[in-house]
Amino acid sequence: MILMKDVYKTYANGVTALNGISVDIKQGEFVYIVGPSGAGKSTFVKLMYREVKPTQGTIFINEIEMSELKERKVPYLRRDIGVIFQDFKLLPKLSVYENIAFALEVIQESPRNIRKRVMDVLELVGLKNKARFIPDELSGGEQQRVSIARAIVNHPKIVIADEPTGNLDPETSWGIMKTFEEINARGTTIIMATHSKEIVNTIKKRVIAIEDGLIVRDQHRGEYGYEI
Ligand SMILES: Nc1ncnc2c1ncn2[C@@H]1O[C@H](COP(=O)(O)OP(=O)(O)OP(=O)(O)O)[C@@H](O)[C@H]1O
Repeated sequence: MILMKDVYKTYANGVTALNGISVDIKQGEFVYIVGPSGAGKSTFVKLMYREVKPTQGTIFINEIEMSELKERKVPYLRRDIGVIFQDFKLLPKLSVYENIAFALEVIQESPRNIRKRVMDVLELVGLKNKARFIPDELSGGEQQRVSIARAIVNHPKIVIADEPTGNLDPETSWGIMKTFEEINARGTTIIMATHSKEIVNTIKKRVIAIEDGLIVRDQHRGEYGYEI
């Protein structure tokens, strides 16, 4: 599913973010990525959706070797991967419904299918009654639920979330985690970079810890392992 072998990433400014990472993540796993600020967590997850390219090493996503993936085929890769950001990245002028439908319109789904799938996913995240609202009219937690809905409406095989609860209060964060567990229970792989000790130590999953661009720990049902 996600296979990396001896992956290095040095940015154009000379900063080496990853120093030889190898990892194997299977379909259906739920994995937390933890580690100090600047350790390389975001770089690690960005490699998975080809936001950044490795300087060296091989990466397979869904059996496709990334270096062999032509630029014009990247949108096909992205269809299999839903991405959720800390700052939501919703389109401010579009309604909740339109923000989610947008992801389907670009892949030319029929209007009838789009309507059904958007309403189904809004039901899952508990926002059916806010379909006509624009992002500014929603709380932070609601906006994050919209961004989750947008990420999963295509039924991606992998969901990548980079600090999805970073801007949310604890109660809302638990709600977001419940949604992730539901998506994971349907077989979707979840990769979540987080600084939340409480979440990692409560909802036990595989934990990959990154420090100075290296994987220093990889545990089944692991602990957060840092004092914050
Ligand atoms: N686009 C970029 N250009 C240059 N350097 C970068 C870029 N993105 C990240 N870096 C550097 O790479 C290193 C790893 O950054 P990364 O964002 O992957 O860390 P992180 O573990 O996600 O940190 P945080 O927990 O603070 O989000 C840092 O030293 C950072 O300054």
